[in-house]
Amino acid sequence: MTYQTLRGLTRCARDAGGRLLTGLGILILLQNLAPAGLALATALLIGRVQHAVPSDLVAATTVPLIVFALVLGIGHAADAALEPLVYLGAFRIDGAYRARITELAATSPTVDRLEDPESQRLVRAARADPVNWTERTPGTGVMALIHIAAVFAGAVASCAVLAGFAWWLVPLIFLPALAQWCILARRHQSFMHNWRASRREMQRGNVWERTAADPGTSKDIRVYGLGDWIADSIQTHIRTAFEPIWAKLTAKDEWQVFLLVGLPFSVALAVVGHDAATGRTTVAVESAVLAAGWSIFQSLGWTDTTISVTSAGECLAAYEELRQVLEPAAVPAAVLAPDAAAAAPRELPDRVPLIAFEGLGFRYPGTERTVLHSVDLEIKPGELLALVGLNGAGKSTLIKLLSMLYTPTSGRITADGLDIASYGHEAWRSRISVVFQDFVKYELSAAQNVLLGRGNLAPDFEELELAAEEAGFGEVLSRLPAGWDTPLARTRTGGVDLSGGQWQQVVLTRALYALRKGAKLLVLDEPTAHLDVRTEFEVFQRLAERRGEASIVLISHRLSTVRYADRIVLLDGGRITDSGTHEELLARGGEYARMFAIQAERFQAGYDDHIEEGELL
Ligand SMILES: Nc1ncnc2c1ncn2[C@@H]1O[C@H](COP(=O)(O)OP(=O)(O)OP(=O)(O)O)[C@@H](O)[C@H]1O
Repeated sequence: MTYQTLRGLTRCARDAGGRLLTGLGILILLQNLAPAGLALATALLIGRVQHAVPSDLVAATTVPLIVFALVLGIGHAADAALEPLVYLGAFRIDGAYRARITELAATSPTVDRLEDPESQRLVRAARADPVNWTERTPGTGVMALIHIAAVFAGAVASCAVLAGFAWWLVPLIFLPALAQWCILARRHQSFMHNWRASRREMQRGNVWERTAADPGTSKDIRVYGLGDWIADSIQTHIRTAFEPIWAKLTAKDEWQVFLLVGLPFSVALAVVGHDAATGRTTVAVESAVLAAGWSIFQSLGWTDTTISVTSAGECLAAYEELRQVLEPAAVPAAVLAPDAAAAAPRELPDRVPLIAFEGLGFRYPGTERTVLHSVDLEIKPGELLALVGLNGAGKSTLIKLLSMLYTPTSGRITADGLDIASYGHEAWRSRISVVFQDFVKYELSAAQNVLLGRGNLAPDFEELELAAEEAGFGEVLSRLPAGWDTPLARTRTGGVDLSGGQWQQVVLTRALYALRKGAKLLVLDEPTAHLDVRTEFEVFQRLAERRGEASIVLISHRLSTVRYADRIVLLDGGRITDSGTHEELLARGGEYARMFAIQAERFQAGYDDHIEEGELL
């Protein structure tokens, strides 16, 4: 239990709320003071029984009995009230903690750090989502910490009872009990460590267990006679996993603890028993001393609270590391915008900007390969620019850099002459609308899926309808059972599953809605790959009508669709190898002309969706 863990858990504890924490503290304290109280109540009762004359027994024992019942009742009542409060406290703390993790992961300005394997490991370690018994959440850790504090307070109260008889009983009982607690805590830590080290073997065994019981694999297992081999594999993995754990469990350890508890308690028993037998003390005092002594051993005995504190501490340590990696403040301004360091964010003019890639070079973090090589390109205000190229040419990477999801390795992207980083991530992104190739299908209603395109603004249902019409989504919409309110996931009540093409129409609507609500740059990465050729063509035509209000960057593999772009840029191996209008590129007879000829041949041979040739080619 380190200082960092204690500090982290104390901070988390605030999320439970002051009143709940106070209530919890009082109840756990009462629960742990009950043994000392019972020891005293027992002594009082025995004392009265010993000295009372038989005819007076009831009157003499009434008060001690009431005291005894009260202490017992308070202990039980505290027990009963604690369970829901502990649950509530842990729930509040974990809820607030998970919200912090989500915010951290979702708001880090760029994605490169989040994609890093080390960050992903930290996210897994910090997310407070236990997958086995060794993992605990901060909420459980805080509750365990309160419990430990109360246990020691209870032990101190019992020590006071012991000291009432003889001061030397306190070190005689308390110190071995404390040693026992430390030994057990250390043993738990090492057990937890061994368990975690064996986890990979256990997981392998689990994979085979699932394979054996899976109807999907049952045919193979029977046809190839794999049953015995799978059973042997499971046994081997489980044995390999558990042998190091069993090897550490020795009888010697148990004897150590037994002697640590048994010897001092026997000495105390002998001394107090002898004094009671020789009349130097009473049986009442003897029973109080023994009950208090035993309660100390019991309360400092087996408990997994130390595991909870340590494991929650690991979780918080991972969160702290993650925070230092992902928090915006952790990313030096000079890295985000070399020429904008130390400058306040600039005001972004409300017009369609001239965007320029200036000697833009990029290598994904943690990789050696350069994906973009000194790319120079301008996107004029209101231009419809098409980016084409083979798979892996770097088209999507260019878009990710334009969206400020990564920081260029060299060069920069400017808007009206200024590095886009100098406007700040939020301001820049509020002016662009991007449809990524691997867009997200949110399990929300159709309307919410579109309105997310400008989630920071109040919903504008008029523009929503117009955007849907423009994206060709109107027909699909009219067939949705609850129209705009239909959830786009069958898992939700009344929800539906859309086809790949229909989903593309949803995200296109989202992008066009953003455009209507003030975006000045529309970026579409393969937005129509799942649409049939005719629908794609129609969407493209409508987009083309919008040029002027915003600049549009379109990535598509279908060259017949992009031929009407103002300019087509060919990217090959991270370099711009050609650019011009469709006619210019065809006239040059280069790579573009060759690609176009191949696609035209496919149309003519009828391999692709059928459409009147003259319309597209
Ligand atoms: N997150 C990533 N980490 C490392 N390398 C990546 C990552 N994303 C893409 N790459 C690599 O960068 C190169 C360019 O990829 P990119 O997605 O930009 O190509 P593209 O032209 O859009 O291809 P496609 O037409 O298939 O979509 C590829 O070699 C790819 O493997």
